[in-house]
Amino acid sequence: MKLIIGIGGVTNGGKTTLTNKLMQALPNCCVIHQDDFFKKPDRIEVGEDGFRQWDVITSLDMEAMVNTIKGWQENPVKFARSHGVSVTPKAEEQEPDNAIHILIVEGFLLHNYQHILDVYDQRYYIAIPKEECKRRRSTRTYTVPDPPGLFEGHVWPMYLKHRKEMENNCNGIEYLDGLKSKEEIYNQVYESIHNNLLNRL
Ligand SMILES: Nc1ncnc2c1ncn2[C@@H]1O[C@H](COP(=O)(O)OP(=O)(O)O)[C@@H](O)[C@H]1O
Ligand SMILES: O=C(O)c1ccc[n+]([C@@H]2O[C@H](COP(=O)([O-])O)[C@@H](O)[C@H]2O)c1
Repeated sequence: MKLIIGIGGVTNGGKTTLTNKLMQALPNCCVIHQDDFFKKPDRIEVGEDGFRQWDVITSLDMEAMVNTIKGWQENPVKFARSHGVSVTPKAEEQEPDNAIHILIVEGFLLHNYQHILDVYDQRYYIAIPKEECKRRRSTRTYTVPDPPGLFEGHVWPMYLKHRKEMENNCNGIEYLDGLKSKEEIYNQVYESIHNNLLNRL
């Protein structure tokens, strides 16, 4: 059985933290990070506001991300091996449909890409308020560091726009309060994945 879990959410909401904890607990679990598909800085458009437009779907090579998901769907054991993920001996021996294989896809614009909304068996979205988001982001350094004013001028307005779009276009999302402790969020999601797996077995 193959299960694909989509963890979307605001920048610095806690997607990676949650994903890492789930990966340690779930069997045969691979991950795809949307951040790994950012285009090179010289291919990111500069807006009228003077900022490089990082926080839009066109800044990402979504075709490559979809192909990576397809690679996992075609052969999760091979995908796991080539990504350094250990697979249980039982899953190695059996056909992929007779063992549990899980893929977590995480990213800030996951539920805004219409072409693959159906690919996810379960969808989550983590949100935190603006001030906490700004505080957490100020402690973080990306491969391309934020220029002054990017958060107020680009990141947060784009978040509000995309969130509205997502709420209008995407159903079946379980919303997570990113202000809860890391442990509480993890427990909530682990339990919900566990229940989903039980229902499918
Ligand atoms: N539930 C939480 N409570 C407090 N801080 C958190 C929580 N989850 C994550 N963080 C912190 O917030 C920052 C961003 O977390 P991260 O998981 O990298 O976010 P994202 O992947 O959504 O950008 C990190 O410093 C992380 O330790
Ligand atoms: O990872 C990169 O190369 C990168 C380069 C420039 C910007 N980013 C920022 O990465 C943010 C999304 O990632 P995350 O982990 O904060 O959800 C988004 O808000 C972008 O502004 C990321």
